[in-house]
Amino acid sequence: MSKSAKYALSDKIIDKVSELSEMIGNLKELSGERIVIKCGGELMDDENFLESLGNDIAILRTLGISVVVVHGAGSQVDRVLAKLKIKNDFFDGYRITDSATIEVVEMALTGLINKNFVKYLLKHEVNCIGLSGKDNNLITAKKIRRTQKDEGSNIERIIDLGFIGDPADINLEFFEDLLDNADLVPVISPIAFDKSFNTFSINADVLACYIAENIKATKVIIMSENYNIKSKDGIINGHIKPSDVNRLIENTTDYKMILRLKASVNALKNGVEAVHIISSEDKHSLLAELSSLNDTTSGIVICDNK
Ligand SMILES: Nc1ncnc2c1ncn2[C@@H]1O[C@H](COP(=O)(O)OP(=O)(O)O)[C@@H](O)[C@H]1O
Ligand SMILES: CC(=O)N[C@@H](CCC(=O)OP(=O)(O)O)C(=O)O
Repeated sequence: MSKSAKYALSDKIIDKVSELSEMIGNLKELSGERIVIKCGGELMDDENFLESLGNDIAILRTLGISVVVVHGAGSQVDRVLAKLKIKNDFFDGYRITDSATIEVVEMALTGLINKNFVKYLLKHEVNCIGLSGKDNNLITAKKIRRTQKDEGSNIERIIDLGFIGDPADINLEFFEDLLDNADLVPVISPIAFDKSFNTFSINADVLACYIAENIKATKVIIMSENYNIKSKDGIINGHIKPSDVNRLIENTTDYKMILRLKASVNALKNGVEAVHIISSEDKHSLLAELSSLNDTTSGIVICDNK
């Protein structure tokens, strides 16, 4: 029987449907798994990005993939501090955060950015909850201690970063409840109390990796405009083995990338299968990355088995 021109599907449609079917098949390999998505602060002002991400997360949820989001707010904090004429410096990729600065950081992260992110998930009918590490002791922070040796001297100086912490504890029971019983997408602002109820800010990449290790996530996806390693040997991207990361760290001066890489290697050591540091520029970049089964990447994939 020949194809009737009136009713047969065009080759273009058939090709599209075949591709869609293959992509859904690939994504379904993650069904029942958990992934942690970290979005940098710079993306939090970009409505097109948030719409596209909301849509992509909704699709992942319909395929039975559990999602946790951790977001930053670096550029929003920069803006508010500039408006308030509060000066601040960076050290080793961290913002030196005094008591006036931590108030701005918490307001931007937990007040503004967190709830705006929730809006874009709700618009795409994703059941979600916006929290900071403070809520129900989701995360407990511990002050970071840094020292520095001056050139030609063996004396170590203590560098006080202020209210900057590392994650030290997690309320895993509550996390499991949110994911498995309430079936929600937790959207987490990287602010937490320490044991004495002082407020601390945690680097969002570090927190995303810490959460992933603890909830036994398969992947961490770090979405950023900074998704290449600018090293002495040029610009590096593609697949990288964890054993090659130390050399790359030595060859770059981008402190935020160094923090990102160190946190990623740690996550892999603790059971996460792959960390993807990907471009946020193209529409649906999250789905594109996840549906290609680690074969192609818009940025960097750190994993052992490639
Ligand atoms: N020297 C520095 N060290 C660490 N962070 C910095 C430094 N200079 C600027 N920043 C912060 O880093 C942000 C950009 O970091 P980047 O890795 O590109 O993005 P993101 O973490 O948002 O994905 C800026 O908005 C600023 O808040
Ligand atoms: C501790 C620390 O670095 N806090 C960041 C905010 C959280 C974060 O990591 O935001 P980005 O991902 O947007 O950089 C800051 O003060 O800028």
